[in-house]
Amino acid sequence: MSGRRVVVFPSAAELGPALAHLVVSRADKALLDHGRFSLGLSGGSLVSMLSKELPALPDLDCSLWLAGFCDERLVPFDDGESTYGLYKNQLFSKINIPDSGVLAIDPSLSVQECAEDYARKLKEAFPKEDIPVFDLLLLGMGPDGHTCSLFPDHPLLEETQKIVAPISDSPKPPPQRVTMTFPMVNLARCVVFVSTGGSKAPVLKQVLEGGEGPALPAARVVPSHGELFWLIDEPAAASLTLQVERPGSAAKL
Ligand SMILES: O=C(O)[C@H](O)[C@@H](O)[C@H](O)[C@H](O)COP(=O)(O)O
Repeated sequence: MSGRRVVVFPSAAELGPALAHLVVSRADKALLDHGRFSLGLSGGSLVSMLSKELPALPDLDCSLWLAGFCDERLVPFDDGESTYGLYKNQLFSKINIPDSGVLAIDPSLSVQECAEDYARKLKEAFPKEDIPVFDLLLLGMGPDGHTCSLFPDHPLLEETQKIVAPISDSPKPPPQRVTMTFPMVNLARCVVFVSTGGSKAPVLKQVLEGGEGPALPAARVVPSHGELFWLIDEPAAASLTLQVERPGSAAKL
């Protein structure tokens, strides 16, 4: 890992543009290095933040982007719970990412088959790699410390073989989901968590500064060779005592 950076913004409104710049800077780098930018998306507040900030950037060109999903809920695309459905309506419709540049699950399959099918699609999209190496993964964290659909104390935390796993007992509904596993997440070239709001303050303290008991899922995201950012706002940072960066509103990371 090249060192974890915890970056605190006055509010989510100021964090959003910095996130967009970070996405574009890693996209530019990836396009120069290997002619494509692979981006893993998550649900939660990231959907509206990215959908507001990315289309507002001048000259954004997503024609060589490959967007996948760090996890996805096994519901039809037109269900309000579908992460793909939300991004399709709110983001993909406003940027020039081609349909072939979006890797989605097949929600008509059983959860087991869906995970296998999504893993196969990912491997086909990254033919040179045993385990797909994403240029950038964007992650959220629940108040219980989960990230992707990797929940505290769940056996999936110990998965070492599969790159994508099914889960049918998610403590957060809907219960059936597919999720990237740690072996894939931790190979990414850059991982960015976005976490805002005072309700995240206690769990952020535990994840970033440690605490009693086993490490929470979000704390187990430690890219083996890549960058790790935590972009948070002041309310979420309220309980932290570790050293953080406070770059101001026009931050370029
Ligand atoms: O799959 C889900 O049920 C949600 O997407 C969830 O995992 C969310 O990403 C986190 O709870 C962070 O949520 P916020 O972005 O709203 O903090």
